[in-house]
Amino acid sequence: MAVNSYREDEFMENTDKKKIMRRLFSYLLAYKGTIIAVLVCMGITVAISLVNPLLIEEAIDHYIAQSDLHGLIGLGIFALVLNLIFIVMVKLRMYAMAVISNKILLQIRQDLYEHIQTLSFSFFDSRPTGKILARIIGDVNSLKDVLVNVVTTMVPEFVTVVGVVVIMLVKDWRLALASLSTIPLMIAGIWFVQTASHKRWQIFRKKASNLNAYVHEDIAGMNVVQSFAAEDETQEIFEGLTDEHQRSFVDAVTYADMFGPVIDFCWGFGAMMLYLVGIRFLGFEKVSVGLLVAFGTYINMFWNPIMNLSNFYNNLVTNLTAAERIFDILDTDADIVDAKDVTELPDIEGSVEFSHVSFTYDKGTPAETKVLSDVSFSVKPGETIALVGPTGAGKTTIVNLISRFYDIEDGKILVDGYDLTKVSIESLRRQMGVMTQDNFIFHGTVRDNILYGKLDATDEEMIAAAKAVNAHDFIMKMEKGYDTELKEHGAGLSIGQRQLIAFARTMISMPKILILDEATSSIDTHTELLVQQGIEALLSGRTSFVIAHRLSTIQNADRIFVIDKGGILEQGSPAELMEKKGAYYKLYMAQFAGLQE
Ligand SMILES: Nc1ncnc2c1ncn2[C@@H]1O[C@H](COP(=O)(O)OP(=O)(O)OP(=O)(O)O)[C@@H](O)[C@H]1O
Repeated sequence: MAVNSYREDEFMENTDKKKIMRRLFSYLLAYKGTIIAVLVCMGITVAISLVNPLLIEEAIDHYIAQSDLHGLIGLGIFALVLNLIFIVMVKLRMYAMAVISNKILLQIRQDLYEHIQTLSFSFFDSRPTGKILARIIGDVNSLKDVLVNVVTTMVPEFVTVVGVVVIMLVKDWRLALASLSTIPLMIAGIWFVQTASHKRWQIFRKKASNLNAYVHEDIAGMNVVQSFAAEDETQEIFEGLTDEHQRSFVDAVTYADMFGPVIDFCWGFGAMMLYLVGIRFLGFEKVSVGLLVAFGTYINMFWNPIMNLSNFYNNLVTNLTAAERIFDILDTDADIVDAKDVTELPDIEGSVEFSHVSFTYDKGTPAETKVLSDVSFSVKPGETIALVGPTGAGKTTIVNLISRFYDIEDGKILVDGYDLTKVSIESLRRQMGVMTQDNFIFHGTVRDNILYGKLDATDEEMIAAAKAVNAHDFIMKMEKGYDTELKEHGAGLSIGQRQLIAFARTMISMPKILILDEATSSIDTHTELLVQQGIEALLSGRTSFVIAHRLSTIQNADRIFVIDKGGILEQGSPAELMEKKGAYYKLYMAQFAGLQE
């Protein structure tokens, strides 16, 4: 069951913000050299901007006053060169930071993608695709400014603040303390604002994620929406979600915008304290006007960077929630992993054994409601087993367990005598072919789609596989044959054609064990025949489990398992089961004769 739908906010553990920041900024360490170069560029630009007023002063007081045109031109050229250097340094710094931040975003996105690929079915069962996309795309993007600003704002502004404080203390510690007396107030104010706004930004990101999940689901299911004329209902849900999204944004911004006023207040109050202490308590005889004026300038030099730092901090708090959501996924352990002492499953013959297997999707479910309860069976290499039974009986669950997409609660599953938990997942799945009902077609050519089954296959192998499953002829009739571009989900292909391409993809991988969840949709008789022959080609010579919805397709099966009530109700060859006149016979009669005995 989906724990998170677009209707529910994602659950997130409380995180340690400092840890998140350290982890995020540790990505910058890989670019230490470039960052030092960026800081040098910034140092040069700051120095040039400090020199500029001096040059103007020199030009006016010295060269213009003495009508020294040559000197003035020389100074002008010097100023021009300096400012050209300034422009180059700024451009270099921006370019370097853009490159670094993009590389880091790419790295984080790759880490996320790689990790998500290792996660088990239960992870994907528990959250809508749109929410996963929101983290890989939206959340990662919002880290860009934070990464850039930590270098271009935090480091230099912090250095400036420390420098100014040192100068102020050296000049006059009493005036310095008076000027900076509002710092505790500022820290308290910022702590309050950031705590409140961080919580609200978290809510905002969850609402954005819900909206994303809904839009993704709605677009994917647009044909259902339109065929049931449900546009008004979906529009209403969409508007509800955008409304929540917008309200959560306004709420978060309301708090975030309090950063500025807090600093402004402390700035103004600090200046007042300076003049109060300087003029009233120390008196003119102890403090010169020049020192007081200089402190007035220092106060600005102190609070300006503090304002920039607080803007950076505000930006950090806003986007820290994005980093939290990214690390939350990176820290999600895959449920299905190789144990430490696993061995490689050697080339198998294809026998499969279930020994007292019990399984449930929600751990801790009582025995009587388990999806599978104490199931045992044994399948010989090359056998074709058809699984039939009412909907929700557990047919798909059984085949998913053979591929170890979920771990069982009790019992053992053995392939060629090897316990599945004792062999590497990769060596098991490499020897299995799984064909689900949707026959997923990727955007790309027919060739790309078939070679997905074996990336290094030759053209001859590809054509042989396509011929074996009856796909070659229809592919050759397509505009560019194997190089024809297919659209996402195989739009533009018939269901039968999609199946045939998926068959070829499985055929080329030459699996020892084949799982075929037979599509229920009906296809035209000609394609149906091709598909039937394709299935037969696929099944021959390998152990196969076919989830059959149309009983006509499994008359050649070696054995049929009727699955119901958490186990195998009856099993035997099609003829034996018909003779037995049990559950299978009833299903068969219901499907073919519309009769139920
Ligand atoms: N990912 C899942 N999370 C939780 N419960 C699930 C999940 N998949 C299936 N179930 C439940 O497990 C039971 C068995 O489902 P399963 O898909 O194996 O049935 P099935 O026999 O293949 O049905 P159908 O013929 O309709 O495909 C059902 O009650 C179903 O609701």
